[in-house]
Amino acid sequence: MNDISTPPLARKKIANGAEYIESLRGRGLTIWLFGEKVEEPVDHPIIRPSINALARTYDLAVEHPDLASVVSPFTGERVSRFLHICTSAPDLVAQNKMQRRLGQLTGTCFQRCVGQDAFNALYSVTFEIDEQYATPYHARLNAFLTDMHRGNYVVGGAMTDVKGDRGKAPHEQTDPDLFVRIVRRSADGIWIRGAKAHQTGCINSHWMLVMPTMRLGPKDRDWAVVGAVPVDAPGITYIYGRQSCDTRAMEGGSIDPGNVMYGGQEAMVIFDDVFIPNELVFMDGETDFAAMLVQRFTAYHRRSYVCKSGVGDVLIGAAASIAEMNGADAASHVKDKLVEMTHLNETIYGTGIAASHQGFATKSGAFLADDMLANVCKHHVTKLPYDLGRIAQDLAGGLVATLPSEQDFRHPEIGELLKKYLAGRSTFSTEERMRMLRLIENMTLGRNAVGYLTESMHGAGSPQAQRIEIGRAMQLEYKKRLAKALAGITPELNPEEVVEELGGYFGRVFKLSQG
Ligand SMILES: Cc1cc2nc3c(=O)[nH]c(=O)nc-3n(C[C@H](O)[C@H](O)[C@H](O)COP(=O)(O)OP(=O)(O)OC[C@H]3O[C@@H](n4cnc5c(N)ncnc54)[C@H](O)[C@@H]3O)c2cc1C
Repeated sequence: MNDISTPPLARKKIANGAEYIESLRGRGLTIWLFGEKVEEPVDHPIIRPSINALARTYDLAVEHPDLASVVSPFTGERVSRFLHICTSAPDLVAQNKMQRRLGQLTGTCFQRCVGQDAFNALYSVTFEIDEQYATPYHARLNAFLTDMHRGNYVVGGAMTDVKGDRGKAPHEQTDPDLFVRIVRRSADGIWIRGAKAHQTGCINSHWMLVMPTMRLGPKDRDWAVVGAVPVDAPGITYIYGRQSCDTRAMEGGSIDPGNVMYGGQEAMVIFDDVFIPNELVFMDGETDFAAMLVQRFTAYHRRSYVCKSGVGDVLIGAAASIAEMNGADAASHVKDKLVEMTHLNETIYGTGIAASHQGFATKSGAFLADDMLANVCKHHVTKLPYDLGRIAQDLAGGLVATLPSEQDFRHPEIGELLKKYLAGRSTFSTEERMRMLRLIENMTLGRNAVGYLTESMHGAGSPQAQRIEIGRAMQLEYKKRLAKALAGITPELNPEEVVEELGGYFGRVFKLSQG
């Protein structure tokens, strides 16, 4: 396949954060924010922190190549680990370690996991579609991946449709565009129409992988579409998502934003008859594989939420620091609350990393994370960051939500009054105390609460989606037999029967060798 990237995306491989930021310039995307078109997102004060967060993924790869990059099996050169297809459990684990580190370094969502997890899921699903239908998807995906590795590009994952009436399938909706669908086919390719909601880092990506959002039936054939689209493809409109306190980035100060350097990004993406050439189509009408794709994607993605334990490390540090600045750090309840925060945070990490350790090979050779443990990880994430945030706010005191503005703090008349009356422990300046309070506000009420709390709730599926998967995989009959044997209701378990039962989750639990 030819180099499929479109100008002005870098033809040369992106080597670091600065080159990545330059690669985003001058693309002429149609982006709306506050009812106006954004000329250059790279220079927009609200958008730039999200670009900085993503750029950090490139710089980490330079600083720690073993952690955040791999040698590409396609090009033989080092590329971002976010572009890597995992072929072992240690590969899956390494992704989690990189994600935790980036959470620590940015305190927010660095926006590359959806694409990473989409690639990995598609790798095995396209292999199995081809096996059943003799389609050419897997080879096309490999060619596309090779091209992404050549440029070391960012690829976003666009799965969530706007969905209209949640009780209806795509073909039953009053407006068929409420799920992205194929509206036209030709010998050369397809045209898609519809909208994807909440798209993380889409404007900061070079490419997007468009995928179905749920199980589909035979009548949903036109909605069973997977394809790769350059973010600057004609016909795409982005409508930027507002975040709580986002306009603080336009005030010019460095205290009130809380985290002046880094932020997340979500936008609605509207596809108005966007063309995808055949070589970039990886599913067209195979409705019976939509559920497999969603399930495999979520098995990767739900343990990617280990990133929140990295963000949690920052929040724990902020809670400990504000307690110190308030002069309360020696109290036993404060120490206990920090232990509680750590316990909650490591619970997220523990389940996520376990899902990766217990990964297994698919027919394609790609390793898939353990779906039970991935769902347990994500289900914890729908709750525990809220608890961490609650404790951080407890230790911060009410000022986390009532602090006067940076302008007042800098004001010649009242600034000194604020310095005097907002002083805490004398070893810290009032400004240091304000900064720490603003960081906690940022993570629990402000811009980065989007990534730390709401994304934790809904990203990769709302809580019920995990409960459904946990319910499917919990092997209740086997557990009942264990109980009945010990209660003396039935005889000891027949070892043969146990072996038979030990497929699925318990098969992986008791498997001693990898693979
Ligand atoms: C910050 C953030 C970042 C995200 N990033 C991405 C991204 O990069 N790419 C991407 O593809 N998606 C992304 N998502 C989307 C995410 O996957 C969805 O938010 C999630 O799947 C829930 O969908 P929804 O928001 O439409 O909520 P809804 O589906 O409307 O859910 C709302 C509630 O209704 C319930 N519900 C929904 N449908 C039914 C039903 N049929 N029957 C009964 N109850 C139902 C749910 O359980 C939930 O409690 C992101 C979301 C957020 C918040």
